[in-house]
Formats: sequence, structure tokens, C-alpha cells
Amino acid sequence: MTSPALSLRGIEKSFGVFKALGPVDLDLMQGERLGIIGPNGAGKTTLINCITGVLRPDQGSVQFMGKDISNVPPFERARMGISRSFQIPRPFIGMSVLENLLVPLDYKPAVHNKEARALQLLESVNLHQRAYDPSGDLSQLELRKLELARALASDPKVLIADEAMAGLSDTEIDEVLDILMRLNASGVAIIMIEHIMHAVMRFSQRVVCFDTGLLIAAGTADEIANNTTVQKVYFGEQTHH
Ligand SMILES: Nc1ncnc2c1ncn2[C@@H]1O[C@H](COP(=O)(O)OP(=O)(O)OP(=O)(O)O)[C@@H](O)[C@H]1O
Repeated sequence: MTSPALSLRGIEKSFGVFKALGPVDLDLMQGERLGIIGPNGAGKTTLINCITGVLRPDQGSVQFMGKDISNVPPFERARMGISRSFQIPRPFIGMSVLENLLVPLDYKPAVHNKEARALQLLESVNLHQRAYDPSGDLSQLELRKLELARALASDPKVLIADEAMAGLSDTEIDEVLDILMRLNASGVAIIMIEHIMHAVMRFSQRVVCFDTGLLIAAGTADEIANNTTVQKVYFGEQTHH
């Protein structure tokens, strides 16, 4: 049994009078693959922002590797090993793919050969063959890979993949899943936030479902797929479209 990489207790966040989140208790174990699902507005992004430190919860605490980081600023949390990839990658278009990675590696004084490290990161996401091409030439799939490589530049212990597969074809989704599985096998705990249900279900060892800011169900992919409360949340959502 491993110990938690992340431990959230009693996390609550409101925007004005609107309560977007909580209270939420959630652990992510070291090396775990955790899926977070929930309809639009369920509070998933707010939760992630509380983990990365972009938002300060009104209540509750965040622990990382047994240390309380509730008062630690976002850049320091990133340096400690919490990294996230963004849904919409925004590379520096004027730079090559490799140069894009030299930017985050600039913050890693311990990395002496930054170009070699950048190439290694690109290799870990199957993008090394594009290293010297302009990032403006990348396809959607390649942009997602570059975004993952950027998130990995800080050597994270926890990677939060925020809708890394939205808009991709089934074969492309398979490729991103393979990459994430490989990263996980190398020891990185991964939180996958995803609307593509078959992908998150295949990937995750455990899935939690949010609705209206609350964690309404947790279990294996099978348990969550067969959970009537979860089905109701999604069925209810579909009837509005
Ligand atoms: N800065 C903000 N100010 C006011 N309300 C906000 C703010 N950020 C989020 N909200 C509200 O909080 C609720 C939760 O939003 P959040 O973005 O966390 O949901 P989500 O589960 O990530 O949704 P999606 O799947 O669409 O990304 C929503 O009702 C949203 O409108």
C-alpha cells in the first residue's frame, strides 16, 4: 500500500455567493491513475486550480507528499512536483518544438544539457522527429504531445491532464493513452480530467464523479459506469441538449 501523493481535506470554494466546490475530501495515491468526471460546471477545474494553487480554497487543506502546501504559491507547487497540462495548448509559435521546451527547462538549474533533456522529453511523447520544426506546423495531436512534454519538463510526481484528448480521433486518443500509461509506469501519478468517457474509463484505476461541486461517487471504472447516481447526472444532462 502506497501513501498519498495528494491529500485534500474539506476543500471549499465559492465565487461570490455561488458555491462552486465542496466540501471535498480526496486522496491521490503515489503512482495512481485517477479519473475525474462530471458534467459541465461540476467543479472539476475549480478543484484542479485549488490543487495547483491558482485558486485559494475558502476552507480546507492540501497536502502533497505528506507536507501541507495550502500556503505554497503555484510556481513552488510546480517545482515540488505538481504539474498540469492545459486543454488548449498555446506554444510559442515563433519557436521550434525543441525551443518551446527549453523555456520551462530554463527553470531547472540542475539540468545541465538542456537540449538533450528537451529531446528526451520529446521522445517520451513520440515527438522527437519534429524537434527542429516550427511549432506552428504541428497538428492537433502533435500540439497535445508538446503540451504533455512541457508539463513533464518539471519532472512531476503528479501530472494533471486536463482534457488532453478533446477533439482527437480514436486512433489519436489511443496514442495519447499509450503515452500517459508509459509515463505512469515510470512512476508519475496521473489525474485525468476528461469528457471522453471510454478513454477515462480505460485509463483509470479509480474514477471519481463530481456534480454541483460535490464528489458524488468513487469506484472502479466498472462501478462508476454502473452507478445509478452517476447515470442520472449524465442522463439528466443529456436531456437538456
Ligand atoms: N472565476 C469564476 N467566477 C465565477 N464563477 C466561476 C468561476 N470559475 C468557475 N465558476 C463557476 O463554478 C462552477 C464550476 O466551474 P468549473 O469550471 O470548475 O467546472 P468544470 O467541472 O471544470 O466544468 P467543465 O467540464 O465545463 O470544464 C461553474 O458553475 C462555473 O460557472
